[in-house]
Amino acid sequence: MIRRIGILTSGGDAPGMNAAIRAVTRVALANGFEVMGIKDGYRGLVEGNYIPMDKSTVSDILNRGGTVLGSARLTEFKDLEIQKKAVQTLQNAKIDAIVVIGGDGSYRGAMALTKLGINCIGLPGTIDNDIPGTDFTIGFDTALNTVVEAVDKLRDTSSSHHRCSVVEVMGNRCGDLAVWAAISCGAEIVITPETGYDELDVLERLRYLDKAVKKRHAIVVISEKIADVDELARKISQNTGFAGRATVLGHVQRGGSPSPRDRVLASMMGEKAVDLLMEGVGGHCVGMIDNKVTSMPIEEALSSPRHSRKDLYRLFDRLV
Ligand SMILES: Nc1ncnc2c1ncn2[C@@H]1O[C@H](COP(=O)(O)OP(=O)(O)OP(=O)(O)O)[C@@H](O)[C@H]1O
Ligand SMILES: O=P(O)(O)OC[C@H]1O[C@](O)(CO)[C@@H](O)[C@@H]1O
Ligand SMILES: [Mg+2]
Repeated sequence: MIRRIGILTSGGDAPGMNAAIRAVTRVALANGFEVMGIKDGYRGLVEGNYIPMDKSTVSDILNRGGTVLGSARLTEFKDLEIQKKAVQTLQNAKIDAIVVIGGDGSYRGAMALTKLGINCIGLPGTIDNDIPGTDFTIGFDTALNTVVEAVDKLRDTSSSHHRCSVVEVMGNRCGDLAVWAAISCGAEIVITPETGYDELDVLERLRYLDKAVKKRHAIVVISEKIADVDELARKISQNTGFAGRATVLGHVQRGGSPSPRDRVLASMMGEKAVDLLMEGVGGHCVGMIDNKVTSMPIEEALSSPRHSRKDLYRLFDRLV
C-alpha cells in the first residue's frame, strides 16, 4: 500500500516540468497520499534532500519555466550500490513510490529503482522530443515556439542584408526541434541527424538559391552536434553570394513560460502517473499517443524504435 509519493525532476530541465509537479502533487493529495518533493534529481534522492509538498507549495508555479525542485545529472546513479543507498534513504523517509520527470537517462534510473522495490512512473520531460513511447514530450512545444520566434527575427535582418543565417538548435541527436522549426519558419535548408550533412551540397544549394531563385535571404536550421556553425557560416560567405552568419540558440531554448499545450500535456500526464501508482503499477512511463494519454513499461518504450519522421522531411522538401 502506497502512502507517500515522491516527485523528482532530472536531466535537462524543460518548460512544463512545474506543471507536471503541480498536477502530481494535487492529484495525489486529493487521493489521500502524502507528497514529498525530492530536490535536484537523483542527487537529492541519494542525499535525502526532501521537502514536504502541500497544495500551496505548488501554487503559482504552473506558468513558470524551469523546475522548482531543481534538476541535476548524477552519473554515479548508474551504480547499483548508490541505487541501493538511495532505496534505503527513501525507506527511512517512508517514501513508497516516485514520479520521475525527465528524459531517457532519468527513465533508466526509474527502472532501476522499480527493480529494487520502489515503484516509479516516468514522465517525459525534455525539449528534445527524443523519448520513445510518446508523440510529444513536455517542453518540446515551448522550445519550438522559442526557436520559431528567434528564426522569424533572424529572417528579418537576414533579408535586409542578403545574408544566410545558420541557426543551431538543440535536440541531443534528435532532429525534431530542427525539422518542426524549419517547417514552421519556411527555412531553406534543414540539417539533422536524420538528413545527414554534406557541406558541399549545402553550399551548392545556397548558390542556386542566390543566383537562380534570387532569394533575398536563406535560413539554414541545423541540429546541434553536427557541424561547427561558425565555420559553416564562414564557408557560406566565401563560397556563395550570401554573407553567412551563425546563431547558436543554446540554453535559451530550455527556458521560458510553458506554452498552454505543454501545461495541459504535463497536467494530463501528471494525473495519469498518480492513477498508475494507485493501481500498483511501477516501471511504466506515460505518453501521449494519437492524442490519448497512455502508458507502457519503460523497458518496452526504450527498446522500441522511434516513430519515423519521413513524412515531416518529405513535407519540408515539398515546401521549399
Ligand atoms: N543507466 C542508468 N541507470 C541509472 N540511472 C541513470 C542511467 N542513465 C542516467 N541515469 C540518471 O539519470 C540522470 C539524467 O540522465 P541524462 O543526463 O541522460 O538526462 P535525461 O534524463 O536523458 O534528460 P535529457 O537528455 O533530456 O537532458 C543521470 O544523471 C543519472 O543520474
Ligand atoms: O544543459 P546541458 O548539460 O548543457 O545539456 C545540454 C543538452 O540538454 C538538452 O538541452 C536537453 O536534453 C539537449 O538538447 C542538450 O544537448
Ligand atoms: Mg536524454
